[in-house]
Amino acid sequence: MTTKRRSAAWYGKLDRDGFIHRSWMKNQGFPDHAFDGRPIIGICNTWSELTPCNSGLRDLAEGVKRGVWEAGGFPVEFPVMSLGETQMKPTAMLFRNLLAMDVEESIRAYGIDGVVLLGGCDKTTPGQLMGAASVDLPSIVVSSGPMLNGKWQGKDIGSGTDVWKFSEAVRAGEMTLQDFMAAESGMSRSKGVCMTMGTASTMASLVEAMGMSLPTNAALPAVDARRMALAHLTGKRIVEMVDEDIKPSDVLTKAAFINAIRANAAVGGSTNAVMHLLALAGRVGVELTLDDFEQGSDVPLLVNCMPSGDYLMEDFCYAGGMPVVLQELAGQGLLSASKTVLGGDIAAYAEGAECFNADVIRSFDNPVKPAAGLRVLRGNLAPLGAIVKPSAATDALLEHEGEAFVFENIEDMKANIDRDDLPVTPDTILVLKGCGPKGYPGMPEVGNMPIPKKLVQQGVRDMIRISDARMSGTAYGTVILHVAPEAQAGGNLALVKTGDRIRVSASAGQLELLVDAAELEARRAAWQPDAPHYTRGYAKLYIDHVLQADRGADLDFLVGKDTRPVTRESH
Ligand SMILES: CC[C@@](C)(O)[C@@H](O)C(=O)O
Repeated sequence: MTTKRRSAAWYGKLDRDGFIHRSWMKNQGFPDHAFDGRPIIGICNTWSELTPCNSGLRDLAEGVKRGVWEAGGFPVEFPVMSLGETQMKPTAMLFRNLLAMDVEESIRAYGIDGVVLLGGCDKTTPGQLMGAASVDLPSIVVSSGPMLNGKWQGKDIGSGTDVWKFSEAVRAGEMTLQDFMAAESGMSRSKGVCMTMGTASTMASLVEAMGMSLPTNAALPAVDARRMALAHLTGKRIVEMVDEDIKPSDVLTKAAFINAIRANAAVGGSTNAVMHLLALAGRVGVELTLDDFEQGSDVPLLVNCMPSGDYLMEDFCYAGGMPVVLQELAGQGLLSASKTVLGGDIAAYAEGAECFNADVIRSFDNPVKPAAGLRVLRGNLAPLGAIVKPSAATDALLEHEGEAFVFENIEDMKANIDRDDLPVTPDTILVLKGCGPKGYPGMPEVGNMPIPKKLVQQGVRDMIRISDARMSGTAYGTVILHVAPEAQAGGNLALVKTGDRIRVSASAGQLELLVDAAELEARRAAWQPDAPHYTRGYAKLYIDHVLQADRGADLDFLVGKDTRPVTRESH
């Protein structure tokens, strides 16, 4: 038996401790040679029936196991907390850091040499990566993959994006409730994640752009047999990665993050990527700030997928997927050298890529939209920053000054948004407070609040909305998000009153509350935070320790990593 591997400190020992570790594992029928010093590969699975996006991961785990055995490793699958974005209240984001803790401590405590991360639904991908990065064992991702395109009444419909459209149509009286309900089953026709470029497919795309998965991982549909083959190949590869000692810290370099930021612009990716990339960078020790996201601002929108475009992930896959996008970026000198899980440079992911549908994946000469990357806004309303996604916004509203109409919290908004006498016009700026990391808590996807009913009925489909919340990656509109500091932390957002004027300029990166400093001071003196919504348990820990949006809302004590071996035995 070799004593070189990490797992040898569990399974390579000839004493009582080694007996205990091996013997109890043998109750599953593993033969002696499984413990002969071969790499032990953890398969960290977020499968759950309460996470519909990840319901195919049991099958994919079997694919990974085939590959691990074939390459001479020993695969062991283990569960971690699963986060079903569409099912959890108050928001899955409250639990991303808890999943990251679960992943980190599981990897550290068990005798494994490398890990395959099986995730898909929005928060599972970053939660797993954050946890794995804080232990820094060789790690690689296999994603769930998107659902097949939604189909209803002869048309393609997209996860999330068409939910927002249909629900506004119902409120406007343009769609019956019966049709609305009938669209449900047409939208979600197979296992997999949202088949729009929502957060799940965004994160899978960025994982590929950072070189943390094999090429083509992002777009292959969940039920495409080639995803099973990719899982098999990933199982083979992780065994080699252990021998080559390729760790997350080797792959997740500053250059990889910048590549991800540019790729996010090119795919029209989710605003949530900002939160997750910032938090992940904090784990690996890469200095990444909101300002770095400006490096994507001038990148055009190349992928014509909802919510910023017309097509869906199946179309993106058949058009060539992420390798084509990376090739386009490389052609413009926008793909910086960075090592991947394959050991070579990220440029290798783009080599030989062919575009099979030039309307779905555009070239730099013919983009869907120019300069589509996220814009960072700052000013007295967001000294630590806020963001807006121009590719999903209305151009005219990106430069706007208007009067605020304020909702003090989510209950206030839900109770009043449909009032016939709501004093708002299409020029009003809707402001929602109390939806940040500490305030809600967990920073839910409510920033794309509905357009007031009386305006929807007049045909209005977009207005400026400002909050400390996030929004779904499938959502669209001129929605200013992630205002930091949040209202509950005493940011100036807490001091905005209905009737105040606000200036927004995406081109100048500006978000100003046009109220003079003395008046703001007087309001601050009279301001009190709300009583916290939770006073015990994990939610209290979260509220007490969560960082603001500009730091990715990680918990303060989880930033960084601890790669020391665990030396003490359990018995
Ligand atoms: C409803 C849409 C979701 C669940 O995908 C969303 O979380 C997203 O950001 O994409």
